[in-house]
Amino acid sequence: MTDLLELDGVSRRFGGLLAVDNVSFRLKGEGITALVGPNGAGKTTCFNLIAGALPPTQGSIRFGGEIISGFPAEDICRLGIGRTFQVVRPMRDMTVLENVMIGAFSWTRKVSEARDAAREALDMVGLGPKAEAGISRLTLPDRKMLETAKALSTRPRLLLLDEVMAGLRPPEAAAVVAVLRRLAERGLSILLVEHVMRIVMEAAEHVIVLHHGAKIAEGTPRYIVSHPEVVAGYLGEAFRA
Ligand SMILES: Nc1ncnc2c1ncn2[C@@H]1O[C@H](COP(=O)(O)OP(=O)(O)OP(=O)(O)O)[C@@H](O)[C@H]1O
Repeated sequence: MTDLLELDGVSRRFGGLLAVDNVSFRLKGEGITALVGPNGAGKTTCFNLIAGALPPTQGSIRFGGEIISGFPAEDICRLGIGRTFQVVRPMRDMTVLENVMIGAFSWTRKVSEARDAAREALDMVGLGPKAEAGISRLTLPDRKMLETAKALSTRPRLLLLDEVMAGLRPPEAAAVVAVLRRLAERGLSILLVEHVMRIVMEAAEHVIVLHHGAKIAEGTPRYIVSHPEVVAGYLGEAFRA
């Protein structure tokens, strides 16, 4: 079967800095994969390359077997890759529902369709009861789920989540993990950037480790933590925090 996502020798240079260095990996059609590594390892840049915010300097990215590297971000979104951003920036003068409708306008011009899709996305992340609320009434976990709902309303087959659990307390993070597991069970493939190994162990079936832009290890969470040289030598405290 064709892999959903395939990176083949992907690099991205910023001047003299090789932020992503010859990275190759594949994602299947469903399940949760974690992309981990210390600050500056190239995780967000990898997301930007997959989502089309940046073109790779070298290498190819395929989605559903078709080359997408170099495509504009809107086209990649329309093909089925949704993403969240590390910095949460909702439109403050719009309701929760209206914020999520923005994502749906990537595939429809009909307000009624966008509204239905936004409601569905909000229900999936447990924010349905707050659909009509203003943004200022949302807690931090709510805001994280709002970003996830915005990405879901674009109707992705692959969802890229950049640190959606950062800053959350353990029970709040556990609730987010439960939401993500439900989404994966519905057939979504999720690639998430996450720093806390405890969350990675709970959430992901597969882990990809980046260090200085390069992939240094890949496997089940159990495999990754059972290799102390990976955890201690490359990831250090940032990974264990
Ligand atoms: N637009 C850019 N221009 C120049 N350098 C950049 C740019 N974006 C990222 N970098 C650099 O590329 C490297 C990788 O950054 P990136 O944000 O991808 O790492 P990260 O693993 O997501 O880190 P963090 O965990 O801190 O978010 C860093 O050294 C960063 O300073």
